[in-house]
Amino acid sequence: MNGKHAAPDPTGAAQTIRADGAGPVSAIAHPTTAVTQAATGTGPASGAVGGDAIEAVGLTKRFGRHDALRQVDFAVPRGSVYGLIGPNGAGKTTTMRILLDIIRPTSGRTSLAGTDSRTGGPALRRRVGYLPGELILQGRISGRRLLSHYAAVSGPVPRGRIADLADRLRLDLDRPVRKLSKGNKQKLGLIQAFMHDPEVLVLDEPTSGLDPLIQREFLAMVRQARDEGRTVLLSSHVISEIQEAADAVVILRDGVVVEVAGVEHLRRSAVRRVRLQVRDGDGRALDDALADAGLTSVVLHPRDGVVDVEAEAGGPVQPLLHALAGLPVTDLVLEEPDLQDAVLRLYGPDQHGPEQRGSDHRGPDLLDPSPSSTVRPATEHETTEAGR
Ligand SMILES: Nc1ncnc2c1ncn2[C@@H]1O[C@H](COP(=O)(O)OP(=O)(O)OP(=O)(O)O)[C@@H](O)[C@H]1O
Repeated sequence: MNGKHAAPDPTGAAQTIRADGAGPVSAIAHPTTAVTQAATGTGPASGAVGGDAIEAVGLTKRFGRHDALRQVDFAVPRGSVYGLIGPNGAGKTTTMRILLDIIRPTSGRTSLAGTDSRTGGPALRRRVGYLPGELILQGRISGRRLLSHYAAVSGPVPRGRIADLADRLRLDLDRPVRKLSKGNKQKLGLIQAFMHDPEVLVLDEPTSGLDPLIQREFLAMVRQARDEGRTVLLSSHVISEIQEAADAVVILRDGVVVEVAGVEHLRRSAVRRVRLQVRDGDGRALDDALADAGLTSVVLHPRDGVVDVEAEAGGPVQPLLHALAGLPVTDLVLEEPDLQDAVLRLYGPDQHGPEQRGSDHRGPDLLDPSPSSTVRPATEHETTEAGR
């Protein structure tokens, strides 16, 4: 993601995983559950007890004169999966690198597994699995040797665990890492993040480069981690996988949190596309019903004694059905609301006054998206952006 922005590394932790034999292999720790439990007195299952496993409080990060993050606040409850999403340059990688104490914030603080990122040191990193956004894997050694080197440095990994993960992800561990394709390097990165069964997983664009079958397997691994009480924060540009894997999302834009919301909640807040066919007759009754239904972006296509209507509807379906009840409807299609629609509205041009930035992380009130009535019956073939 942002490996190009080589930031100073006050902790000695490397963002990239190197296997070229020169310099540190990686400062990313690879502990076992046993080590985790020894260090904390609790295992991941203790996540069920509650509390927040990941926390960012008043996080601001300035690179020169550029504010990459401004007063970012969010918390991820133990045992849940959160997506960290937003347009390019929104600050996702920066947030994750601060969480891992790879870079330090200008102000604010973060914690992982209840421990301050800045003071947790190696003991904390052993409890965390981290996949950097940009992996650099070079060198002649095989994936197997690289992973066992990590395991030797960071502590034992459960016997058979690496082989199991490699099987799941269909990775040939005997190939030299420099010969691996981008997707296969990504698999190696995922194995190192998961192999020690960490309490907290911070994954920067984990499915980047993976084929669809392996993406599915990865999503299953995430669900399994959650079922075991672990906590996952993952960034992605693929909204469908966020919809599938995450309980909630933190949406960043231009370094500001514009929304923190449950995925299902956000999805239901999105507009649905509506298509209906009505027998041609009383035009005024149709206009009135469409207005009552609160439809937006209405386009009418009269033809052969019927009118095809395309529109968008927000909010609950009951008022819509009620409004349409008196019409001679011959066909009705109500599409599922799509998370992507809800999210893209938040990615788009500014919907906040500047005064709200940095302080209001609720963003626009999508949770009650009662559409302003912009019903405008259009002439045949006319398209309208009203209500978008
Ligand atoms: N080390 C750095 N030095 C200077 N600017 C940086 C550095 N790292 C990040 N930035 C800037 O901070 C902003 C946020 O970058 P970041 O990589 O966190 O975004 P992102 O949301 O991960 O983007 P993408 O989706 O494109 O990967 C960008 O404007 C980026 O150019």
